[in-house]
Amino acid sequence: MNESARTSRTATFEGQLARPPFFYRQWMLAGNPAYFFDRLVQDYGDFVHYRGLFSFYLVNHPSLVKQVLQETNKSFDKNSVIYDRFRNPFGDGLVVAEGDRWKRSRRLMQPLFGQQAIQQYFPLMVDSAEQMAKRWEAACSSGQVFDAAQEMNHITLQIAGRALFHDSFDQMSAQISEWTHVINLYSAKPPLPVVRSYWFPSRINRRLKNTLAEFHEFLQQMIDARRDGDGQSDLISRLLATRDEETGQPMSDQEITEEALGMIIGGHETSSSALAWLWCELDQHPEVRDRLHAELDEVIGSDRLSPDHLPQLVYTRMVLEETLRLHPPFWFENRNVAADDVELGGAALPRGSIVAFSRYSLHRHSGFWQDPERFDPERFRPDHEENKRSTYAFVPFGGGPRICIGVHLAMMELVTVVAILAGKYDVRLDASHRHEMAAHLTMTPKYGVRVKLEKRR
Ligand code: HEM
Repeated sequence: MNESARTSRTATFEGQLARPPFFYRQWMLAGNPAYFFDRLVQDYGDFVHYRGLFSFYLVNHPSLVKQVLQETNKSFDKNSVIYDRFRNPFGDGLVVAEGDRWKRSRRLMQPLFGQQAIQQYFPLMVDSAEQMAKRWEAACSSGQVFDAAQEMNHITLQIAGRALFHDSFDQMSAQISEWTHVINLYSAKPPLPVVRSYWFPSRINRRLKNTLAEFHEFLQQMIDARRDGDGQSDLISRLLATRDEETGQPMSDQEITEEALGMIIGGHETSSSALAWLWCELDQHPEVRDRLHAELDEVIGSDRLSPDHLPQLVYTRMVLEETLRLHPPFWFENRNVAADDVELGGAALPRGSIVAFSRYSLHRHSGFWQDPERFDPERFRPDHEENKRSTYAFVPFGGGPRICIGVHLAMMELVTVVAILAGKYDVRLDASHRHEMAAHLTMTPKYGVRVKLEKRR
């Protein structure tokens, strides 16, 4: 590692705010926005004031990202035009909530996502992954080519759905899958003026309104059934049972509905995209794949995956972290400047402006990652030099007070699914696979992940 890269790791931002010409490469935004933001930081550095159809301050230095994330709820908030759009499907749920509502929801929900509390979801994760492994047997023996991205979407929706709605998910899975699809479609569209306003009678607005009416009705039925003591134990029943330690109040039905919607959307597309990329990377890096397989064989062998295995799957976790570095599912972040003249990187940002960063670019910053384009899980070995870098150089789950509430749940899910599927199968890209990335709400392989299977054990 060269000395300048080492120094810049711990450094605070010392550059200056750059101002590209108005509308600089605006056209790129209509193509792949992650490449557009990457181009901006390549051309103008780690702090850019972009002025075009949308104007924003782009930050790409860990110390600036750290300040924005840590000062969220103070100097920065989520009252941006981009987050406003998410308020249509998610109401005032945790993902978009502000002020007292956010504080209360986070306080009430945090205990449900602690390391201990999430253990109860492990059996359903194992069950879903084993079901998938069994289903894959036919494709394996016939040599059938299929889309692993679609399969990952299926399994992560099933896991989130079963965690939230227990058995009721299985009866309603096709419907829930359609509802989540529409909400994702809506959320992925950029917030253009007028045509994207919620009152505008566009097709997607109508579809979203119908979907939300049906989804809310389903959620109300779930809440009523759990309240009537139907004996099902799931996230809905746990949300119903929570009491605010400050006021003793339970959550209202509307709060539970909004949180359930946020969790099913926030919790499945993200994990599904990480898993889809993982299969691509494993195919491209046989030495990593072999080591992963060796670890799974050594730690689990022919046993059934148990919670005791998880902490031993160190390399599996490193491979997942490296996947989340190069392919961060929620690749884009933004905040509204919530106070007058907030100081950031030596500039005074006016109230109401937008600060954004792209995890795609941050996670590939050459000052913080050596040979950043290379897929190398070794970076995440606990004693590795790169682990001394700023932790805000790697933020797939965010940071500060609004860090992802599902981070432990998500990591347990990812490790479990990989351990079971890669334990049984060698998942190989088919020649028809096309390597391209799409960056909408999440970052996904544009044409899916076309794979064939070989049996391992
Ligand atoms: C690989 C999987 C996941 C990734 C990459 C991911 C990523 C993120 C990120 C980056 C944020 C922070 C956004 C910000 O700074 O504003 C976030 C917040 C959140 N995530 Fe996740 N997430 C994942 C899985 C999950 C799961 C499984 C759940 C389900 C419980 C979940 C629920 C949430 C919620 C409710 C928030 C809002 C937290 C708050 O504002 O207080 N996520 N997630």
